[in-house]
This record gives sequence, structure tokens and C-alpha cells, in this order.
Amino acid sequence: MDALTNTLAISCALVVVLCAWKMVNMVWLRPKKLEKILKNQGFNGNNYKLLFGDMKEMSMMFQHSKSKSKNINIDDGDEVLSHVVPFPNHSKQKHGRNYIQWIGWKPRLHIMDPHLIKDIFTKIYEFQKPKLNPFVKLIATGMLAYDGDKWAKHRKLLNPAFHVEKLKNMVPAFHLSCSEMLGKWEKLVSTNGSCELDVWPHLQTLTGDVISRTAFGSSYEEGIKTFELIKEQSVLAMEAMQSLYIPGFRYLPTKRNRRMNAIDREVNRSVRSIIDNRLKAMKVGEGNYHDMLGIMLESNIKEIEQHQNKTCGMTINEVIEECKLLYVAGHETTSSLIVWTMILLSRHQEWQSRAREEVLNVFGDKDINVDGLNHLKVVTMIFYEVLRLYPPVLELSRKVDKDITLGGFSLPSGIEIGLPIMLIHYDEQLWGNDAKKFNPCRFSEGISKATKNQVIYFPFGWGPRICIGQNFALLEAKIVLANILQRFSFEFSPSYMHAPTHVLILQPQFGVHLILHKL
Ligand code: HEM
Repeated sequence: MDALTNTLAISCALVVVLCAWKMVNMVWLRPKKLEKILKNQGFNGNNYKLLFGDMKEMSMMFQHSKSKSKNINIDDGDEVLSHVVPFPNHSKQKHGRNYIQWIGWKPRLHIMDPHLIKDIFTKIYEFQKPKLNPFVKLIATGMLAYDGDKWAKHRKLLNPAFHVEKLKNMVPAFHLSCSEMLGKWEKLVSTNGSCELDVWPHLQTLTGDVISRTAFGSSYEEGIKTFELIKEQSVLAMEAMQSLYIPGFRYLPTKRNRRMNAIDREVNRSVRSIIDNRLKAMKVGEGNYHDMLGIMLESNIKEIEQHQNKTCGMTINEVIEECKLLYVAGHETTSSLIVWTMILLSRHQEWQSRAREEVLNVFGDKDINVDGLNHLKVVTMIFYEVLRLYPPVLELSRKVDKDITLGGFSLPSGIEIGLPIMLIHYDEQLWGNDAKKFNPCRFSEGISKATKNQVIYFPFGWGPRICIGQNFALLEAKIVLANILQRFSFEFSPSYMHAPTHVLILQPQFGVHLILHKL
């Protein structure tokens, strides 16, 4: 009996020592080892601080810049940059262009060299996506989070939904949502010919509505209710992510966690029921195949039939995840693009006039059509420049899972790579002295001329994993802006405060109060 007790006690002690050792290794020895390897190769950054790394300083800087309810000088690129990405901007100034940032005990090496960036984007099997925060997992997994063969399969199955020809079929949905918003604006200006309005919530509703219509088409009414829930989920997830992440916290029965679980169950149930109904309709030859869900299901069925193998397609749960992802990835990113465009065109009235002149030359007061959109050169230049200065996604990340070389550097397994989109887009070494100025002319001969074929401009990512929805987003943004320019002119209201802030995407912290004038 004594021997058994002794063995048990020794085993327990061994387990405790082993766990303690693992813990010490994870939060101290390993980070220090990685730090040494990186610093020996000339990469600089703050010294690693136990557990939190740079998180406290990052969070303090972010909260400080967010709490200043001041008007950022829209013409001062340095002020904008240090307000939106205070920590990365400070790190670049202090430690150089390729700097280390500690995300807790993980070092993230930020890379600003275009050749290295190109390699990282191209070698998708070596540089994969880091593990998602469990709160983000609730709103967006799907293809965005997958790697390797699973990603390739999903990308292949979703690609048909984004072909130019399929997008053309979605244009009526863009128009419908747009005319609903503009109808409201026309009512508001009907008495005086002008009105003051915070356009930000209107644009958010518009892009949410567009994605519900284009994703679920005939099941739009059910889709929109589901997307309302996903929107609530995103807000809760953002709140949760802004507090310090404690592993396992997500599973405690707090009020927020319980609500998030309930939403998750409800969204999955409702998307599943939409899919089930659609599959039944497709079996008997009914149903609308022009929406994303229809196209996705059709390409899934074809793939399974062609290979006579179910594993070549997606499971229903995977289709549900992709539907949720389309909403999250395609909603506020696009409203962000449109709203920053309206802001910059309010500041640069000469560009607003040039864009309107072009729209009126192409369409007059007739309906906007896809063929005409291809002739909107000035509008396209403006969108590219807005995406350069106010990219909805500010940084991309990848992980290094095994020791690897990149350029002449040896990158150890266990680090992350950060690609700081906004810092790169504002960099004078890469873009010239006017890098921080709004100048759509730089795109007058397209993106490759402006970037001299370097990978220094990637608002939609780059390489095989480039945003699948970029044509969708640009088409939608062009239709919306052309419709607005045909009917209204706009300028800042005196109450407008320029305060770009980063909450998952780049958004205006205090809304966007503009004065609309009916033309
Ligand atoms: C202005 C609007 C948009 C911006 C700025 C944007 C930006 C991005 C970026 C930067 C990535 C690459 C992420 C990475 O490499 O880690 C991405 C991926 C993705 N985006 Fe977008 N996006 C926009 C609109 C959309 C729309 C409208 C949809 C769908 C309706 C969409 C769906 C996706 C998906 C599914 C991926 C994952 C692609 C993959 O991993 O293969 N996005 N987006």
C-alpha cells in the first residue's frame, strides 16, 4: 500500500514538475531563445517582458489615442499614422523597418522589405495563418482561417461565386440596396435641398444588406435576420478581444459568453435551415442559383459528383462557416472603403468634382451599368488611393512552424510574421516624398506602374490568398459612389471629427457627419 502511495505521489510530483517546466519554457526560456536568434540577425525590438511582452504598452498607446477626442489633422499623414497604429509606428521609428513586437510571449517579426513580403505571400505552405483567437473563431473561420489542402479545396469551390460573369448577375441586388439608402437621403434633403447626416451607419446598413441579398438571394429575409445576429456577435467578440485574453476565459459562463454561445447556436441553426431548404429546392430543379449560396452549393455538388467522393466537397458545417465568413469579410470592409472615400472627397472637393464629371459623362442621369463602370478611370484611381491611405485591414499575419530561411535570414519555428499594410503604404522610402499625401494621380497608369512592380501595395492581400471578394467590393463601391455622385454633392459638416480608429477594421470613431446637397 505504501509503495503504491509512494508511486502515486512521485507520479503526481513528476506531472507537476513537467507542467511547470513546460510553462517556464513557454513563457520565458523559449521567448528568450527566439529573441536571441532574431536579435543576433539584426532585428530589433523591446526586450521580452514576462507573459505580456509588449501587450501592456500596446494597449496603453491604443487606449490613449482612442480616448483623445480630438480632431486629427486629415492633411497630416504623420499624425494620422501615429493615431491609428501608434505602437507599430513608434516601433518602426525606434527599432527600424523590420522590427520585433511581442504579442504576449510570441515574437512577431514585422517585415517591410518588398522582396521578403513577396516571398511570404507566395510560399503559402511555409507561411500559414496563425491560430485564431477563440472569439474571432466564433465569427469568422472558413477559408480565411484554413491552410494547406483544406484551404485550396474551399478556395476552388468558392471561386465560381466570384467570377466576373456571376458578379454581373448580382448587380441588381447592389442597385436595390443602394436605391433604398439613396431614397432615404432624398427624403431628408427634400425640404431644404440639403441636410446634415452621419453617413457611416447608412453605409454599414447598405453593405450588410448587399451581402445578405447576394449571399442568400431568395432567402434574403431569413438571411438578413441571421446577419443581424452575426453583427451582434462581432460586436461582442470585439469587446472581448479588447480586454486582456486569458486562455480558457472564453468557456466560463459569463453573461457575454452565454450570449455568444446562444447566438452561435441560433446562427448555425438558421443557416443550416436555409441550406436544407435550398438543397431540397435544387433537387427538384427549383431555386435561385445566382446568389453566392446557390453557386457555392452547385460547385460543391459538381465536385462531389465528378470525383464520386464526398471528401472532395464541403460538409454542411463547412458551408455554414463559409456563409458566416462571407458576411464578416465582405460587410464592414466595403463600407469602410466607401466611407473613407466620401471623407477624402469631402476634403478634396476638386477630386469630388472630377469624379462627378466623369460619372456624368459616362452615364448622364441614366442608371449605372456594369459596362459603363469600366470607363470610370478617375473613380478607380480615387479608390486605389483611398485603399492606400485608409486600408480597411491594417496588418496581416503569418506563422513560422518550422525553421526556415527568408532572404538571407534564418527564421526560427515559433515566431509570427507581421505585414504592416498601413505602415508600408505610408512609407516614403517605398512611395516617395509625397507618400503621406492624397494623390490619386499616382495610380493614373495602374497599380503596377505606381508600385514599380514591387509588393508595396496590398489592401486586399497578395498572391494566391489575395481577397476572393476584391472585384465584388470594388464593383459594389463603384456602383454606390457613382449613384451618390449623380444625385448629391457633399462636404464636411462643422461637427465632423476626423478620428480613424482600428476596431477589427479601420473605421471612423465618431461617425461621419456630412452635409449633403441635392443636385
Ligand atoms: C474593401 C473591401 C475588402 C478588403 C479591403 C478586403 C481585404 C482582404 C484581405 C487583406 C485579405 C487577405 C487576408 C490574408 O492574406 O491574411 C482578404 C481575404 C479574404 N476576403 Fe476580403 N476584403 C474586402 C472585401 C471582401 C468581400 C466583399 C468578400 C466577400 C464577399 C471578402 C472575402 C474574403 C475572403 C473569403 C478572404 C479569404 C481568402 C483566402 O484566404 O483565400 N472580402 N480580404
